[in-house]
Amino acid sequence: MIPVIDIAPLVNLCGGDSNSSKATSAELENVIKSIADACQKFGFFATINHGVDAATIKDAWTASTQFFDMKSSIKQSVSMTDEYPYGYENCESLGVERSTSDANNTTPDTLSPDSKETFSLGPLNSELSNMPPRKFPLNASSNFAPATERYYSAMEHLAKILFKGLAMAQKLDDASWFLQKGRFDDGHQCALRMLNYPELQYQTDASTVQIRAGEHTDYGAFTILKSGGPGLQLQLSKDKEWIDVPHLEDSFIINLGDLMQRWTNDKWTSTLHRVVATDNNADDDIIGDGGQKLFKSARRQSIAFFVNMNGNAIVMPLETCVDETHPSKYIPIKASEHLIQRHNQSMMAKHKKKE
Ligand SMILES: O=C(O)CCC(=O)C(=O)O
Ligand SMILES: [Fe+2]
Repeated sequence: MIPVIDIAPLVNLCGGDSNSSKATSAELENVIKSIADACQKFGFFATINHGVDAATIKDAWTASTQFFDMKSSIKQSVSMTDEYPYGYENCESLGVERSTSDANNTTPDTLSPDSKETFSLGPLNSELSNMPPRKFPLNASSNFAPATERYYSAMEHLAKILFKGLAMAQKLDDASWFLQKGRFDDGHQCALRMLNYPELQYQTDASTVQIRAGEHTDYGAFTILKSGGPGLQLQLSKDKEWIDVPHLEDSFIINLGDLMQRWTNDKWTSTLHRVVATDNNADDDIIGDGGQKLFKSARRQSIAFFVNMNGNAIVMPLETCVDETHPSKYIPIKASEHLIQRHNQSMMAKHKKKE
């Protein structure tokens, strides 16, 4: 079970809520130690008392629900393309991640549409980050752009706080180490992604699970995830078992990405994760002719914030993670180059799966 960390002392240190009392150094030390342990053991932790305003979360959540409920023509008015790597994407129409984890799966495809749709938003300062300017669908509700932009800013702020905690957990001399070396304030390439997994009916036996998002690792430094329900699972390579990530109201799940694994010379890992369908109400399951059950899984939403650095930042293994017994495993790489490499690798893996 991943740890749930109350990060209030870290938030206060970074100038958070002025009404709250200053954390003692012992409290802060405990938080940092918990973060270090979680990063080493799981690459995942949940945060509570993160300082993000509840209304900011609720407004973005509602805006996301309303957006995904709109007609396709509105959703598709700003679509993800090679030139614009944000906007709307209907993953089902791409025909990817349409599978169960069991290679011998006999579930008819028509009963198991492994579908998901997303809307992504890039950084506000497109020139500094060298990314295309933000676009919003013209006919979305009037609160969609402001609510999404406010949520993005809140995540940017939380990312900076977490980076300081991660630097302290790595025992780096300067708490701003990742922010400075990663040139975060010079134009980071963080991406917000709203996700919608429509209600699902599926037929399966006890040995197979219905996948809603295929197993993957995230590419960047780390991800701040607001999840709307159970279904997220992680796999620690050593035992190969899938472990449920608990769903807690008022928390954000933090998971490390591939860039952080590279930065820490594999001391911290970017953990494999996936989303599976959960049976929400066993009472309405229908038993089919062959004795198989027809399950129903409710709609699920989530909002992921992928924390990426400035594209020109050079990432090489930290001095604290390299010594005689742990020689450096990676050559220095530009953060943008790393993202391109990871994107291409995952595209190739998807093509192979389809063949
Ligand atoms: O929807 C979720 O809870 C997780 C999504 C995820 O892992 C991703 O988009 O990278
Ligand atoms: Fe992910």
